[in-house]
Amino acid sequence: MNAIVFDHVSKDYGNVLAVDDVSLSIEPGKTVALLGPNGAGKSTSINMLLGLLRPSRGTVSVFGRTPRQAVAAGQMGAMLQSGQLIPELSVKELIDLVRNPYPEPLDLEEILKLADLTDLVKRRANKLSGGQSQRVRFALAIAGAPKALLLDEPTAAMDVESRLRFWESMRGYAAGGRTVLFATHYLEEADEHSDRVIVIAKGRVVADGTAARIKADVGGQAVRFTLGEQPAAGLDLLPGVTAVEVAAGTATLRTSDTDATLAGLYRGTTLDVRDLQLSGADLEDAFLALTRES
Ligand SMILES: Nc1ncnc2c1ncn2[C@@H]1O[C@H](COP(=O)(O)OP(=O)(O)OP(=O)(O)O)[C@@H](O)[C@H]1O
Repeated sequence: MNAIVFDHVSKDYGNVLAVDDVSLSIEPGKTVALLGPNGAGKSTSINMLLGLLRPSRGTVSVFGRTPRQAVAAGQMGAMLQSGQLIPELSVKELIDLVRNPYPEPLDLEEILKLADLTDLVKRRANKLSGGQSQRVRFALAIAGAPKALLLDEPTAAMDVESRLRFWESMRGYAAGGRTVLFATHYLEEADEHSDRVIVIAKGRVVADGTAARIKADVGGQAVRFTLGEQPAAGLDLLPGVTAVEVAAGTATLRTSDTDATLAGLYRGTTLDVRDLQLSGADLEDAFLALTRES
């Protein structure tokens, strides 16, 4: 059985279509990045998965149940963008408060170890740094030993060191065969920390696969040269070319077949091609191409 299923799910807020007919399924044990620019529909999707929002159309299920049933059964934990810690409580008190109602919570020691909080058990929440607070929020999300963990931009506002520690914690938790879905607009995070990347833009899935696959499919290679005042018309018709951008007198051709594109450029046009550069597209290129096209 799949851990998470979206079946033709849409969500509108008045006349804003935040999620537009999304269908996808996620197998248990996978770590999946939900990657998209601001306003893509990531938080809305996560909130529907938690049963905090109802889809306008379609159905969301978690381990074959409704999200609310899955949450009630302790199968899901979440770290959302908002949510204050109770300032007067210590780290241990906070974790106990969340952990105790669960029938089979994680051991306190294990939570502290996974969230890298062992040295901070007695520290009050109002004395924690931003990165430490995020680690406590992570500890609270895993306290009930959920089979699926949802993280909405978990490393927002963390410095580089905190991010590294955070992702180590996440991997530690995922290693137990758990399913993790995290929303991010950091491409490197999606690339480095997930088995699968689902790119969404304007509420629709625009790519779905491993980061390597997405780079290969969308990015291809880029051929760049100085075009100057010469006309760009027809560049998009060259063999292999998937997209053309012209900015400040420089033409960038995205291509799935560099050899064919170069042959076409030199033999099939009369352009004076200068400063030619070839580059492999990176995930950033792929992401920009995908989200722009949508
Ligand atoms: N309560 C709401 N009322 C009206 N529109 C909303 C509401 N919540 C979200 N939206 C809109 O729905 C769209 C999707 O928003 P959502 O927060 O899901 O995106 P996101 O991908 O999580 O963005 P970000 O990366 O900025 O957090 C946006 O256009 C947003 O303005």
